[in-house]
Amino acid sequence: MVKEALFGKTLSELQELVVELGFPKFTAKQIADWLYKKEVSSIEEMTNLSKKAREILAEKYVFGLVNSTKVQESVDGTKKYLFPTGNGKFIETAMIPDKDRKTVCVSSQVGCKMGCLFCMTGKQGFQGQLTAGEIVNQIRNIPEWEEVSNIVYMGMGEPFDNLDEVLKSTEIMTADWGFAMSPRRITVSSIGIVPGLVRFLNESEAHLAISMHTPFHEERQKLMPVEIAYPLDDVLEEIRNWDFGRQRRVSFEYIVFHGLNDTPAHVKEMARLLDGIKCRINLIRFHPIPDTPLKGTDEATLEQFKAGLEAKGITTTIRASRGQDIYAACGLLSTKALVKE
Ligand SMILES: C[S@@+](CC[C@H](N)C(=O)[O-])C[C@H]1O[C@@H](n2cnc3c(N)ncnc32)[C@H](O)[C@@H]1O
Ligand code: SF4
Repeated sequence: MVKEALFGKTLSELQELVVELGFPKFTAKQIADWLYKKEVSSIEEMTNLSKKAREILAEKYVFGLVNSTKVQESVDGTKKYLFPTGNGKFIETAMIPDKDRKTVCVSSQVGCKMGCLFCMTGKQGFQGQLTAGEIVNQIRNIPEWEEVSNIVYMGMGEPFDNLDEVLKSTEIMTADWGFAMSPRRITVSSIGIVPGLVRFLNESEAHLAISMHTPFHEERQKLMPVEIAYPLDDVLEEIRNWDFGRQRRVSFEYIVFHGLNDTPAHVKEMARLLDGIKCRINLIRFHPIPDTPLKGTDEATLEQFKAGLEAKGITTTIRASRGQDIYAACGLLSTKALVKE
């Protein structure tokens, strides 16, 4: 019998579990403490539980941390970790150090169904969902874990296509009984699956990043098939109607492709679409992938594009490309390449 992991369970799931096992209710909180607040990795080490209770627990469950099987380090200090998953596949996680910050870029799925033309994970296709435990493990089980300052869901997969587990993972990171991190240190990036977006806005307090890449419907359909089912207009309507308050941020990711989406017409249309939405735009340099005619824009056009958006009053940044030499940059994560290697 394959034993179930405790790591990745929320407090309410642990409360159900202890009732089933006939333990006192307060045991759930004790187990949560061992899972999320202490540096232990086995049920045996949960020493404020009776020996008998630990034995009963260990009959059906394991602690559930999973070690990475490979690490690569970039010349710029970015690291890429490879973790095996429960369904016999692998996922990748990037750790990006920057001055006093350490940002972890987590995967939310193995591969991805969404088929965006420019993305390596998209090319790999969908290979399975991750559990909340497998998502949180990517933070808790790297050597830098205690110094992690920010978490971005920008690794493999589309978070809103695995929303139950993603929401559980953010609950574990932010709850008092969990890592007790501020939700303002977490950003979930999505291409904008509208029903998932609505649920995410209601059920999480984390920042939102939407991958836009072009403001034009026909052009976006060609780059991102999701535009057919969930057009950007509908995504923006939901965002416009949501009160983000002062603390919660929405940003838009925009890969700038040469001769495709880097013109003044794009700037103008973006300004029109984003009118009334308090947001920022992150311009991303395209990280080339095999077998694609797409090319990144040149640096001068990138700067002009940024200046054009700023002239329209939109706060715009150009994201630094990190970890490209080890394929740890945005959109380059793919275990297929790694296994081949
Ligand atoms: C890999 S996705 C994961 C999160 C989510 N599925 C999304 O698309 O927003 C994270 C970010 O990487 C970007 N990205 C994908 N492929 C890229 C590439 N080849 N070069 C640069 N950025 C890329 C995506 O557009 C997105 O903004
Ligand atoms: S960009 Fe995001 S949604 Fe599109 S294929 Fe890649 S991971 Fe999936």
